[in-house]
Amino acid sequence: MIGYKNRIKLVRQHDLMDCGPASLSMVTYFYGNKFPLHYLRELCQIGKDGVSMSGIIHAAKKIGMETYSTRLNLDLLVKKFTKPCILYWNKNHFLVLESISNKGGNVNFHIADPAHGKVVLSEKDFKEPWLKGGQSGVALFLSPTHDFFLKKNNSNVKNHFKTIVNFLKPYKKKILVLSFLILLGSAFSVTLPFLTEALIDYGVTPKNLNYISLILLAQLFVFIGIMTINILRNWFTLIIGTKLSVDIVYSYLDKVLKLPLSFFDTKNSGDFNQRIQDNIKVERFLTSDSILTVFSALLLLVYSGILFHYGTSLFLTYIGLTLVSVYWSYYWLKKREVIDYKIFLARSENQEAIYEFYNGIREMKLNQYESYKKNQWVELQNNLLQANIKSLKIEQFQSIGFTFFNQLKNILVTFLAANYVVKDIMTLGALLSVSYIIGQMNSPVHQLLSFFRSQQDAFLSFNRLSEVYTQENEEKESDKKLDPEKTPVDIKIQNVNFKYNVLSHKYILQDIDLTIPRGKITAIVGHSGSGKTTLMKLLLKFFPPLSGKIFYGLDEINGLSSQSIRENSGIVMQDGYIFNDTIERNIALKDKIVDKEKLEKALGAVNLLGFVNSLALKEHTKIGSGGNDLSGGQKQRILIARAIYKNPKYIFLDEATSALDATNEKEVHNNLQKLFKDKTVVIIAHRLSTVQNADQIIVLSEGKMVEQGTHTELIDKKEFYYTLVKDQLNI
Ligand SMILES: Nc1ncnc2c1ncn2[C@@H]1O[C@H](COP(=O)(O)OP(=O)(O)OP(=O)(O)O)[C@@H](O)[C@H]1O
Repeated sequence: MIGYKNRIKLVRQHDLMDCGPASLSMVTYFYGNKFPLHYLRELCQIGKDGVSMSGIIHAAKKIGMETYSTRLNLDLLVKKFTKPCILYWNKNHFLVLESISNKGGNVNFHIADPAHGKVVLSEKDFKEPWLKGGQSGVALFLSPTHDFFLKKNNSNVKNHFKTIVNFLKPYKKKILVLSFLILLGSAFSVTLPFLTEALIDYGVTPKNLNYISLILLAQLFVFIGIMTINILRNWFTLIIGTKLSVDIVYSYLDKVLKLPLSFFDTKNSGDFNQRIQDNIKVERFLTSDSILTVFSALLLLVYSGILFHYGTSLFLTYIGLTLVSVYWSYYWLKKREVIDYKIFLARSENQEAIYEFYNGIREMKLNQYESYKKNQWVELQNNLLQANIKSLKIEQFQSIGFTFFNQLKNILVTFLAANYVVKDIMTLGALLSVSYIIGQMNSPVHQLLSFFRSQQDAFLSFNRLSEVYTQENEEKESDKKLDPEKTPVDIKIQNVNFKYNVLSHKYILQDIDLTIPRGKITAIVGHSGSGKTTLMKLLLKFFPPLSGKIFYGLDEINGLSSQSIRENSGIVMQDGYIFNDTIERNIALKDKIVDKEKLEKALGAVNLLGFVNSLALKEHTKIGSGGNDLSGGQKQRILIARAIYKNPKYIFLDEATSALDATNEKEVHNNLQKLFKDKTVVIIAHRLSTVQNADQIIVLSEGKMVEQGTHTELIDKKEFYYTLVKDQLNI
């Protein structure tokens, strides 16, 4: 059996959704069988809103842990606490309570927060986010069973550092030149203290003007040399950095575009943005940060060597006091972590408040909610100010101490060197050389310090990226393409069951069994939330069914290329997107040269030709990102025109004409009926006018197929369909 580690190793969350699996990962480490984040996040069933407590419990059970989740008050938590547990924090986050300490009656809570690191909070600071104004908070206690220790995490995530370093390969030569320049630059810099020494000892002291001129000329050349090298070095760093950044982000975008659509169901745009930033951080780490650090480390080494050459005591004093100042900084930085954490919480509340101002401004004004919200915001600012003041105090302590030790170091080293001069052990030139060196050593020390701090960030970024790179592509090489000769074919759905979250008790689709005949129109109707869109998404291979099968002809959808299904389909989803481009580009999309005849036909079919021709730039008019310059109905018609222009074999329309007025909808549908000829069409709609001409109508209710037939058959039956549309029948 593996022994307990008896401490929590911090596992940082990779994005906003990861706090649950990261917390669980920390607890597994404590018990000595570490399950990494990417493995646990899959078991946790993360949705777009992050992970739920039941998701963490599910994952914990899967890896052989016993769980006990409960609501309890603070006293009980302190009494019950023996081993790390997971807390529900701020009603939107999970973290680990590592230990509780009691010093002279002051209870302190040691938490490991996957978003911010380890912090120690006083009872007051702990209570607020955990209890959130209530009497009790939620805690999940976990303990390992025998199975836990036998389980191996079968995560296939490799360390992708190598992959990223591979990006450097094409720039090998440039990097070599850069390294040479760095070396040369260091060599030039090293000559300066010696030149200073020579200037004083062999020029100024013996009053030798020729020698002084010669040394100063040499210094001038060295400066010019250093300047030239710096210019070249910056050029090379910029070129390598920019090219590398393009390569890395391009490869990332390429990978993202290959991922299954279900991947994006658990990610929001913030995460995507974060990962682009991550790419840039990794690139910076690989280029400018590392290059500057190599340069600094080299200089530091050489300067330390020279200092050692001038006197061991000088060297030891310098190193000793540098270590003291670094330790001082580190101590205060640790102290600042708690305050930084509070600032972070206050800032995120502040951000939420601003966000709500922006989004809810209409409702606020309509319901006279302004002054309440304004006061709430002022209170938040006060909290932020208090935290900022505390942070500033600590920062000042840190910087005063650091500067003090630094100056003390300079004074002491100069004193020792001056002492050597007085005792004739050292020349005056050497003294000046020493003060030059200690002046020059400050910035490399800073660079090294900041490098070690940024390195942690870069590795976190890097792990986040690895997670994307290790995801399987949506398209497999073995996937079969739909045969254009035999397309369209019947689509058969056999006993399909589906739920988005396997932990949920409720099925979104249950025992669906039906055939969508080729060349015919199938309408899917049902109350809102009955699973219509989900069924369409399954047909388009957004998600695999949980059980049951879907066939295109004789081919099961699992073995079919999703790309080829979508290539052969004209699809209008409820949340179809309009690109920030011209009308024609939004309709023709991937066609480089727009087929004007097809474009006109598509615009005509959706009743937009008149509108487009009335615009000054006609089809070349830009329609703004998200179609902001269009009405809801116009946007929908552009999306339908896009599907028509494609002239596909299959057409899938999900509430595609819901925003159109009755007249327009009727006309568009009449036009579509002609275009639907010989195509396999699936339409989801609420309006009777849209579905009554369908060859078959499928009625869904709470995920089950409850009726199937034509409009007349179903009306005659007077059951589900009839109830659904009777208000529109005027009977
Ligand atoms: N990405 C998702 N993750 C989790 N649950 C989802 C997701 N998308 C939809 N659901 C849930 O699945 C159920 C069916 O949704 P679906 O969109 O398929 O219904 P619908 O019949 O198309 O509704 P509407 O007519 O309102 O568009 C709903 O309860 C919804 O909350």
